[in-house]
Formats: sequence, structure tokens, C-alpha cells
Amino acid sequence: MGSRSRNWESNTAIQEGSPKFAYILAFFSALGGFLFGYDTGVVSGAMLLLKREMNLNALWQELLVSSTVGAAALSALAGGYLNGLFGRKICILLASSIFSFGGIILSIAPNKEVLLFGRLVVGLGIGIASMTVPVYIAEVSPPHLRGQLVTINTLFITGGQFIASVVDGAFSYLSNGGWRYMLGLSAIPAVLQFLGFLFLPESPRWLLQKGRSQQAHQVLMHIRGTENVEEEYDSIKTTIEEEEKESGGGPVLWRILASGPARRALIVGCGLQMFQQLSGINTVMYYSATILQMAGVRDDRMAIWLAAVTAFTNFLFTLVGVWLVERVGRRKLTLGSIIGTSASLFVLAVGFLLSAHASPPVTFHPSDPTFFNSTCTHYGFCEYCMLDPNCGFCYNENGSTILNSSCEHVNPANTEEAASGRCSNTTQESTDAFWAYNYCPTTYSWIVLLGLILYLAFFAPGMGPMPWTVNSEIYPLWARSTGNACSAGVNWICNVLVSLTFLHVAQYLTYYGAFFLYSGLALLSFLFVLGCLPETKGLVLEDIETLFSTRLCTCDTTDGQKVHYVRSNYGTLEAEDRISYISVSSKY
Ligand SMILES: O[C@H]1[C@H](O)[C@@H](O)[C@H](O)[C@@H](O)[C@H]1O
Repeated sequence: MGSRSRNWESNTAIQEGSPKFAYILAFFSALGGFLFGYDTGVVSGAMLLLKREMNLNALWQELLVSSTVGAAALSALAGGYLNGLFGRKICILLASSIFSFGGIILSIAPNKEVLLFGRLVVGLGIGIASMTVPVYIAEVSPPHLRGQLVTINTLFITGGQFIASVVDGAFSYLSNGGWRYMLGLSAIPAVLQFLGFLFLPESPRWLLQKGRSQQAHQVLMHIRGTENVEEEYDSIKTTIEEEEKESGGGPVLWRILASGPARRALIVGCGLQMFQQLSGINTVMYYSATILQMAGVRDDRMAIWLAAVTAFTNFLFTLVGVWLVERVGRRKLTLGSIIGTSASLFVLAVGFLLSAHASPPVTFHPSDPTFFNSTCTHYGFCEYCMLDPNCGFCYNENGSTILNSSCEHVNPANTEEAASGRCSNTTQESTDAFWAYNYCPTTYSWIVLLGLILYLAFFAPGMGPMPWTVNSEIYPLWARSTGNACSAGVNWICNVLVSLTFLHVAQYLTYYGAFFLYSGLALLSFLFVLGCLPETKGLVLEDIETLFSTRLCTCDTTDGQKVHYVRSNYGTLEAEDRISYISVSSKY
């Protein structure tokens, strides 16, 4: 094990190679991200049709949404093992087969039980893809493009969510079976990815790790578009040899926890994924239709199409992230994004707070006998009425004045109408009475809308993609699959937790309380990133491990600099202490 050094000038050999092939690889891999976005996004529109056609109660609706995310959490964790054993290519092929199978099952499902099975299958595909694709892209990309190419995967996730909302809008006009197309169409990109990947190479880093040196060398030349890959090849090979000598036996997770740099990388990776979800992205996305209704969009179809605009905003600003990641670096992009995200969550909360204070009172008590048996009669203001999932607010409007307002029981089979009375669809009067479920009519809705747009504009370029991008690069090769599996698992588990608890949190803390909480959590993540996230821009993957050699909370010293590291061996010391890092260049 000799001492080893790399200098940045010599990376020009890598940079000179044609990156075209790297883009092709990134495109086919990122179809996995597209399916992740499509399958998590499409269900809300499909549910509108499904609940009517299959008579789904709230529990079944909840099951069909959460089963996919839950299955994704489990398969992301298992994906680490599969990745190490079979390689990235086989795992991506596996994920695309699972996606295709799931899509077909969903499109022909005869009943809700088969639907649930299909959603579980699709979730298994999402979990494997979510942890494998960023790793594969990072391992095949040249260092100067790596951040951008991995961020393209998140662009595809948000693109998938956008296309899903357009498909939802388009097929919502089909009175029968529209959901079959919505859920089944995902099989097309899945088959495309499967076919494409049959012809694409395995990651050269994984090949080298498995001792398939000749194949690794060939793949590296192929993807770099040049024969001049000796330096990169040697560098990967030496690192793997060193790692093999240094690593003890036992399960990889145990070795990660026992090794200082890998453990710190795992804390940073999992922390980033946790904070991404705790800043409420999926709640905001899911809740966007209601926010738009608050802002006065009453037509259901219109709300579906405007939700597509929200998803498009998320996509558009992720594109800004793709553009910025190699210019400003991961650290500054994430920090800037968090400040904006926290501030916009604050604006959202203030909008909800003002709406709550101006919440219209209940002024009308219908004489309908079913009305008297309802607990909804207890509420004196719309604010309390809407926080009870069993009730909704029914009112007439004269200009901006609310008239004849009552709190009434919701139709359990369809929350878009009251169970009985003038806001149910069984009465003639329903035409001039408005039904507000989950929200209150308010003149402050523009603040909420502004908060929503600002939120997406700040979240999407940084906190959306960076946790995935950073995780794909911070672990040493031996720990990469397991590290990414754990952090992706944390992402999915926090995703389930936040979405399942949102309505309860809102019931206890009110909507504005919930958004103030998310805003505070975002501030907490600012401190975490400020103290713990080093800049990885432009570094060779094999060098990144060195950034975690010192205690966490000291990383900001390297911010904005490209550092040249020299790794030297002092024989008798512990593995992590044996590595000294000498900055010899900070000219950037
Ligand atoms: O990075 C992605 C992206 O921001 C998506 O919009 C969101 O739904 C996912 O949960 C997240 O992991």
C-alpha cells in the first residue's frame, strides 16, 4: 500500500473524454427517478376516480397511498445488499422489471386487493431505484459533471410527478376506468429502461471491487470516450486495494459504524434525507390542491390542472438546481435553499394564521334532523369545523361576504360534498351553496399561495436534489451501497411519518402551527448542514472520504476551495488516523 497523490490538473484527461455517453447513461438510469416520481405522484388523481368506482373507504385510500411508500422504505434498505452482491446494472434491471410488472397489475386489477398488491410491487421498484440510480450515475460520471448528472435524476423525479399530474388531468375526463391508464402507463418508461439497460455497462467501480479488472478498464475507456484512463483506473484500483486491507470483517453496517469517516458520512447522509422530508415537501405538494381551493379555485378539474402547475414549478426549479450545482457547489446551494424554504414555510404559516383569525363564524343552523345528530354542530367558527375530518363548511357568498354558513357532516364516500342538506348533491339548492372541506374561505389566501410558490422555488433547486446527490458521493466504495440504502430508507420512513402525521399535527397545532413547526425544523437543518456538510464539488469519488476524516462541525473550512489531498501511511496508527490531509492548493 503505497502513498498516493492526485492533482487536479491531471483530471483534464478525464474531462477531455466525450461526456455524451455519460449523458446517455444518466438518461436511462434517471428513468428510474421518473418512475419514482410518476408512481408516487399519480395516485392522488387516480384516487379521485378509484374511490368512486371501487367504493373505497378512508382506510383503503390510505392503504393504497402509504403501502407504496412503506414498501419503498423496505426495498431501499434491502437494495444495499442486492447492490453489493449483484451490481448496479442488475439492480436497475430488476427495478425496471418490477415497475413493468406492477404497472401491468395495476392496469388490469379487478378489485381493491389486487390494486393493493400492485401498489406494493411498484413500491418495491421505487425503493431499489431510489438508492441504486444515484449511486450508478455518480460512479460512471466524470468528477466535473457528477453533481449535475446525479441531480438530473431528481429532475426526472419531479418531471415524473409533473407528467403524472398531467396524465391525471387528462384521464379524469374518462368516466369509467380512467385510473387504469393513469396507473398502467408507467409500464412504458419501465420497459424502455429495461431494454436500454440491457445494452449499458456495469459500473467500473463495482467491477473492480469484484476483481473484474479487465472488464472495468474497458468500461472506463468506453464511458470516458478515451483510452487515456490510466490515472483514474489506477486511482480507483489503489483505493479498493487499500480499503480491502484496512477493512475488518463483519457486516458492512457494523464496519461503517466502527470507522470514523464512514460513520460521519452516514450521519450526514441520513440527516440530509431526514431533514428533506421534515421540511414538509410531500405535505406541501399533496396539500397544494387545497391551498389552491382556498385561493378561490372552486372547480375540481381546475384544481387538478392547477396542481399540475405546482408540480411543474417543482420541476422547473429543480432544473435551476441542475444548472447551479456545479457552479455554486452542493453546500452553498443547500444552505441557500434551506434559508428560503424556512422563510417560505413561515409565510405559509402566517397566511394560515391570518386566515384562522379571520375565520368566518357559523351563522346558520339548518332544521334538517340529521344535522342535529352531528358533532359538527358544536363548532362556532369555520377554523374549528375544518380541522375536524368529519365536518365541512357550507355557505353562500355575496361578493366577499359569507352568508348562511353552517358546519355540516361530510359525505364519508365523497369529501367533495356534505352528507345531506344544501351542500350535498341530492338537493336543488346545492348550486348556490359552496362546500369547503379542509379549508375556510378567506381573503388571505394570496399569502398562502405566495408561500407555496416561494417554497417550491427555494426547495426544488437545493433541498430536493442535494440529499440524493450528496449521498451518492460521500461514502467510500465498500460502504456506498449500504450507506445509500440506509439514507434512502430514512428518506422513505420520514416520508411516511410526515404524511401520516400531518393531519393529526394540524388537528393539534392547527395548520399554521404545523407550518411554523416545519419552518423551525428547516432552521434546525440549516445548523446541521452548516456544521456537517463539506463541499464535494469537483472531487474524485475516492478523495471524498477524506473530507470526513475530522470531527463533524469542522467541514466549513474547506468551503469554496478545491483542495489537493495527499494520503500518507503511518503504519501503526488506527485506520482513520493514518490518513493525513495536506492542503497544497486553494487557488480556486
Ligand atoms: O427529492 C425528491 C423531490 O423533491 C420530490 O419532489 C419529493 O416528492 C421527494 O420526496 C424527494 O425525495
